Amino acid sequence: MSDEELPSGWEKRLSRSTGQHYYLNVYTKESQWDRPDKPADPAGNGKTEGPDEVQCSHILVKHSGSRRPSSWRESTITRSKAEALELVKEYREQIVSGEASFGSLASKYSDCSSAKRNGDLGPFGRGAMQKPFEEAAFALKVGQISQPIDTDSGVHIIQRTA
Ligand SMILES: O=C(CCc1ccccc1)N[C@H](Cc1nc2ccccc2[nH]1)C(=O)O
Repeated sequence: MSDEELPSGWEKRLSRSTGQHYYLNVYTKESQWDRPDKPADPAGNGKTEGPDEVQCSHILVKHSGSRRPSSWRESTITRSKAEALELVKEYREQIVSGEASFGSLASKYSDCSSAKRNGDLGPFGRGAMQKPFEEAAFALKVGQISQPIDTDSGVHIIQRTA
């Protein structure tokens, strides 16, 4: 079945930040990455737990295998994935111990343009970010900091702020 024949109640959307397509249930406004194979449930039976949106800040350390191994900090990023993980763990330790704030380390060391906003990504719903990032972000309570998360962009730690 081609995408033009999507089951009723679904719309195909394009995620601005990942460039990937996702699917929106037009009744419940819930989104999913996988192409639906049955009509959307209009009942919105509340099966999905948690908030519709979260707000997060993150620190991203890119590596040579990142989708775009370049950032405002370094035009060509050559560190290994293992080195990126070590850096992210060190930043997390400094934040959890109170030695440094999340925003100050994000502004200095994050390889994402959000570094200019102390790592703040603003509010986002499901379907906006790469799946591993989304799952980690929506599993956090407000104030919590994730363990290191791998995406195609690099290695992140995430703090949910709202
Ligand atoms: O995609 C962006 C911009 C993200 C952003 C959203 C909202 C406000 C400010 C920035 N930057 C990428 C790095 C990157 N990859 C990510 C994957 C998930 C979340 C944030 C990410 N940041 C890059 O710079 O390569």
